[in-house]
Amino acid sequence: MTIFDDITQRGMVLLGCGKMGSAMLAGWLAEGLPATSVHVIDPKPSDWVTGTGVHVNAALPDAPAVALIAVKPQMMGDALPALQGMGGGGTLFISVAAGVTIDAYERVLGATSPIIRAMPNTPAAVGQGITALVGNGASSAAHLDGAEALMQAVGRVVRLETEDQMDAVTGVSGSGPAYVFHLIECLAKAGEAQGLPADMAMDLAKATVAGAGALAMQADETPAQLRVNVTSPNGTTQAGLEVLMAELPDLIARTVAAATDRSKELRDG
Ligand SMILES: NC(=O)C1=CN([C@@H]2O[C@H](COP(=O)(O)OP(=O)(O)OC[C@H]3O[C@@H](n4cnc5c(N)ncnc54)[C@H](OP(=O)(O)O)[C@@H]3O)[C@@H](O)[C@H]2O)C=CC1
Ligand SMILES: O=C(O)[C@@H]1CCC=N1
Repeated sequence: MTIFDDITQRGMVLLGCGKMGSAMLAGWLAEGLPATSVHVIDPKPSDWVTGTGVHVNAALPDAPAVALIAVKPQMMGDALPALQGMGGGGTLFISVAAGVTIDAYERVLGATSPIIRAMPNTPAAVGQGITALVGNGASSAAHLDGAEALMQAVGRVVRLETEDQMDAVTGVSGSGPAYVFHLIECLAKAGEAQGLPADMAMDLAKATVAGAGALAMQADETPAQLRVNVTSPNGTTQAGLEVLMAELPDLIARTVAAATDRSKELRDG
């Protein structure tokens, strides 16, 4: 039985359905997960969530196949007790919260419950996410396979060797879409400054980032070689890169370090 069959039969509880919960839900519904198998708990569900046909703040199944935790780390203490007592029926707990450790979940849900930490990202909404996974001692290979299948429905999945790696993953791919969106904003603004109409500059910026991303994923060449392929000797790209490469490596290193450090600070509240 696949995890989707199991969810269709026994249900999934989604604790917190804001930006990340909705991104994943959108991806799963697009993949054919029946809305009626999903039970959302959220104090202020969006119109989009209520419009999907999922159960919202209604009675929960006793033993759902999956309970997925997508509240902010700061709300975890208030939110998590809603799932206490679900562990007996073989429910797989998956949390996407930054910083909150497996140990903290075990204290509330029990160390014999299978608990998997996942760090997805919002491109999951269009099936282009990437998620890192790591499980607790009670998570079997089948639990990890189930979590992987669930997250693969909304993108790619990598498995971590140790939970410690989760902070760096959060700094790179969890937060990473925001860095890329800011790059798009900056590229568009720069195009405007060079005389392009705002709409056209934004179209060019978005298509360039999307196209470069797709090429980086599909090409046999490394991103470094793809960069060289754009750069004619003494041409326009070289002139631009001379400015960018003087600043960007250090800036990105500091950006990822700050996000990783913040993930470490969020540990256990
Ligand atoms: N956004 C992202 O790109 C990513 C986020 N994450 C993680 O996902 C989690 C959620 O983040 P994000 O979706 O951005 O945050 P949001 O604030 O958008 O979503 C959290 C949702 O949980 C709701 N909530 C608050 N208290 C409770 C409660 N007691 N019970 C149930 N629901 C509650 C919030 O309602 P209200 O707004 O009314 O408080 C909100 O709708 C975080 O832990 C974050 O670290 C992980 C990867 C990427
Ligand atoms: O900003 C945050 O804390 C969350 C975790 C990764 C992306 N968003």
